Amino acid sequence: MSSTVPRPADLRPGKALSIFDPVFIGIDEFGQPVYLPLIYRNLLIGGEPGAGKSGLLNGVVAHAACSLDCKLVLFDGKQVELGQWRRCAEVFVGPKLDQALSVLRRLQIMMDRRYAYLLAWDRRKVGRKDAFDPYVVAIDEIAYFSATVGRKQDREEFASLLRDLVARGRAVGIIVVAATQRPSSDIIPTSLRDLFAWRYAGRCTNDSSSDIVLGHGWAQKGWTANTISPTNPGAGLLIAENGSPRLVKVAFLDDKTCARIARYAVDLRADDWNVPVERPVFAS
Ligand SMILES: Nc1ncnc2c1ncn2[C@@H]1O[C@H](COP(=O)(O)OP(=O)(O)OP(=O)(O)O)[C@@H](O)[C@H]1O
Repeated sequence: MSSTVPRPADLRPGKALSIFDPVFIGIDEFGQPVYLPLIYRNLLIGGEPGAGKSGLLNGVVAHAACSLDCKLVLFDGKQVELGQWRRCAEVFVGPKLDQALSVLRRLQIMMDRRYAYLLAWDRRKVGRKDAFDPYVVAIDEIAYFSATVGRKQDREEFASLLRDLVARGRAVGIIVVAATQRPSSDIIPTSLRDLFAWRYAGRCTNDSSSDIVLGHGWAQKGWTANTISPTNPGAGLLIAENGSPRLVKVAFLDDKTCARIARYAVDLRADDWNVPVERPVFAS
């Protein structure tokens, strides 16, 4: 049932977050909070099924959903991993490669126009006070769109549009957060991996999968997500470009908590309190 009744002030949600602020993702091995500055950066999340990738993805999307200075675009072939956030998103792409391609093409056009704007004003990147908002583009299971469904040429187009967005989107406020349970070189070629400033490897089945996410040679130096216990989901190695891996335990948002945060974010984003939202009617 929906409500068109203006909310009493004390029932209105509190403050929003900002995508320009670092995102809390969990704790390190000393128990210290770990924050990721995501603006002007991208995040790659890899690991075997059940490693806890969705936990990290949901945490980042939750922050973005509660950030009124940012828009959300969600790709989820399974639909249920990011589905709870669909009401906060500009676009929610389910298991449809043609829709995924059309959304990526539109993002590419927007990116080009933003660059034209920056050039016209002799600027290098967008800032907090720009009229156009940053976008968080979250993809759960890159491989679904780039290697599993549809025609080969469409999958290739998906991979090439994604690469372009990851390569050029940063300065114009397009942040790509992409997860895969298939950290192999066909899904994450080195040329794509190296464009992600942040990379997180949850438990991997072998050293080479871990290296595909973190970067070549880390397993040999003793940093491999293969050593993470299968009974410790949410633990993984996080690396920033030019940095060293760091063990992190990701904060876990269960389904109920995600649903509550998503409802809160929908309320935050409803700029007109008379706009119907899917909430129970308040007693007047
Ligand atoms: N940070 C965490 N702390 C505690 N438990 C966790 C954490 N992350 C995940 N889990 C547990 O592990 C389960 C699997 O996690 P999750 O669905 O995030 O894995 P995944 O890597 O996304 O799997 P898939 O690739 O199959 O989607 C969760 O349902 C939860 O029970």
